[in-house]
Amino acid sequence: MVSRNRSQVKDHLGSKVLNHPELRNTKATEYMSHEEKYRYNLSRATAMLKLIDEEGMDVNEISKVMSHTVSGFTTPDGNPLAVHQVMFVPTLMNQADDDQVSRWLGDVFNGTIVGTYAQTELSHGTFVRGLRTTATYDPASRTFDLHTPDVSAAKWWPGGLGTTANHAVVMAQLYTDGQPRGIHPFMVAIRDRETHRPLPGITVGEIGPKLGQNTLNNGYLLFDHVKVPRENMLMRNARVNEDGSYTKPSHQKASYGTMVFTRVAIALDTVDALQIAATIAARYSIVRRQGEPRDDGQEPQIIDYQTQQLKVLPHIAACYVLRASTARLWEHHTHVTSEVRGGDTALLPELHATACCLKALVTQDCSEAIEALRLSCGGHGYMTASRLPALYAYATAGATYEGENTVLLLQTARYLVKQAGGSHAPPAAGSAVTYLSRPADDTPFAVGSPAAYVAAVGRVARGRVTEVAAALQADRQTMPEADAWNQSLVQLVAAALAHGRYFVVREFAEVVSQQSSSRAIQQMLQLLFSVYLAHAVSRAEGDFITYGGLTPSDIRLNRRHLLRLLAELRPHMIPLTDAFDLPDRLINSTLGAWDGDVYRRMFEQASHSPLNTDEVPASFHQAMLRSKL
Ligand SMILES: CCCCCCCC/C=C\CCC/C=C/C(=O)SCCNC(=O)CCNC(=O)[C@H](O)C(C)(C)COP(=O)(O)OP(=O)(O)OC[C@H]1O[C@@H](n2cnc3c(N)ncnc32)[C@H](O)[C@@H]1OP(=O)(O)O
Ligand SMILES: Cc1cc2nc3c(=O)[nH]c(=O)nc-3n(C[C@H](O)[C@H](O)[C@H](O)COP(=O)(O)OP(=O)(O)OC[C@H]3O[C@@H](n4cnc5c(N)ncnc54)[C@H](O)[C@@H]3O)c2cc1C
Repeated sequence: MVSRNRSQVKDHLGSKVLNHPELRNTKATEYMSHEEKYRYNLSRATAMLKLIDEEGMDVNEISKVMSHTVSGFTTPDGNPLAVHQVMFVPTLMNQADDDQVSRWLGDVFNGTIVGTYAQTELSHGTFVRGLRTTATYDPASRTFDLHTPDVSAAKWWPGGLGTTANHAVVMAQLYTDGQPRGIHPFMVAIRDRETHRPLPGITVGEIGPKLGQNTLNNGYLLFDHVKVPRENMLMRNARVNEDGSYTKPSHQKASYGTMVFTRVAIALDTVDALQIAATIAARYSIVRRQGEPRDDGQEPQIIDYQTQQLKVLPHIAACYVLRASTARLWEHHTHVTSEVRGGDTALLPELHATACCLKALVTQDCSEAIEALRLSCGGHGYMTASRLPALYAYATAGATYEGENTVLLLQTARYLVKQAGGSHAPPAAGSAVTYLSRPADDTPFAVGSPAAYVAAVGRVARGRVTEVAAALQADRQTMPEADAWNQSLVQLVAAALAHGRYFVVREFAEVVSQQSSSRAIQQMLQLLFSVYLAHAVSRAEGDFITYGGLTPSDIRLNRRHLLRLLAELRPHMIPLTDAFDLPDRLINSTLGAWDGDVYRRMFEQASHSPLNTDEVPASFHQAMLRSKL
């Protein structure tokens, strides 16, 4: 396939998927059993994998087209092959050495090997160094002994592990030469390739129902002294030689690379879910009329209530702003990864800090926004058929997996306070933290000036970071490091979020300034940016007074300004969401179809309820009449 940009790839694959003989016909899955849902989603995930293979896409393109826009259609209840595609394959590509890649990748691509990424254990997810699965090297047999010391060390959560995968990249504590060497990745066969039965020494199964994404097929896995050949430790970074001697990786956290990639992918992808939710809420808010009739005799469209505009419109602006910054992060990740492969790890610390912060900011903002959009649809937004509950379940999972958000923000904060205190290597050219070592931008605040807002967002970030860095430094003089750190946790998280917000708005300011194709588009981007900025100030007024240089009068002016901007944006709401270019079948919502025929669709979906099949369901006689007796 020729190289295409993200949106072209999405469109291309989107139409292929919608017309694919095995994918085009969908079934409602709400009334299926857990097992039926899994079978339905798995067979569609497999068809999708074949399609990707036929298209000859490389790993980068595959992950781009794994977007929620497409995968929400192919696998509405969660893709049991997602972790195979998004984590297992990239881990092999980036952490296996060339020999290992050539040994395994053929079987991965012909579908013989289906894998997962098995890191989290029942008792440890966040604190990766605390994982307790061991891999002990024996030079005599040239094998590793993989072992789960007790049930609390069982792997728990990996996607596709339940009943789908036959291999896993297992993150385990390496022991060699009698020394602990930290967490390393191992390629482990867990099921027979032919029979799919668990291999000797392996206990594996599915963990049970969740808030959503129930066919991600999350599983558990225990090892009882399972022997794995030496060649199965992924050896691009660290190595264990035949005699058991150990070669360190070029970067201490090189084996965490898959997590960085997946955080970047999740940040990018959660915006897709927000776009779908925003489109549904926008369309419904036009169709829905309720309230005292106006002069024209019609009840008002709910979008004309100021409160409704506040519930819906800022999130449309957020779609545009967050899409730009996450796409930029994606490009930056590609660049840094190629540098790291070439042996230069200088940019890794900041990439890690930025990926942590954006993954957390985007998943938090998007899940809050999707919940607000669901509420904006009143009772009907609570129905599964609106799709809003599933979109929320998807976005909020992103706040936990691939690093719980608070924990990730603390990683960013750690980097920021080091930068503010000068105890880290100075930032490279183009770094996102140079503002910390420069005087604050003193552009005076003025309602209506995006540049003045961006400067204020920067002052908040700078103020938050420098203040908490100083508090931490002072506490360090009087108490142990861990206590000093704990004393500042809440402020550290706030500082990292403020930094993330500054990153996001600077990226979008650049997008707006570089847009030159049309004056109308430039004006629309400016309006969206103004809405985003005014809304950001209204969400954190205290911060903007404390650190941003705004006065209480500026705050009052901003509140009025935001409402005026919303009224200005309102007529453009539908074109702005139509521009996401989401076909009805990909949106899959009774409330969000393009023609606005909401009420007919709601009745139509109710007709699928099995309780409506008979006028009087058998359960009435079985449960209710009997209980009367
Ligand atoms: C567009 C494509 C569509 C994609 C669709 C996506 C959706 C797919 C659907 C489902 C998939 C879901 C799959 C979910 C998978 C998972 O959840 S896998 C498990 C993920 N687990 C975690 O993320 C655990 C979080 N914890 C950690 O990462 C770490 O424990 C830690 C919090 C970072 C701490 O690590 P550790 O204790 O080892 O760290 P310290 O020894 O304290 O050292 C800290 C120093 O190390 C630096 N560091 C840490 N991590 C990295 C890194 N990754 N890269 C570079 N550097 C790193 C850190 O900055 C410190 O440096 P310093 O000492 O100089 O300050
Ligand atoms: C849907 C889903 C899919 C998943 N898929 C996979 C997968 O494919 N592979 C895999 O290996 N794992 C997977 N996971 C596991 C996931 O990565 C972990 O659940 C996640 O990293 C959070 O870790 P935890 O569960 O240990 O949370 P905990 O760390 O126990 O979090 C609980 C609370 O403790 C707080 N906390 C913990 N440590 C600190 C700290 N140092 N400072 C301050 N607060 C702290 C957190 O902020 C949080 O409020 C998945 C999880 C989910 C929900």
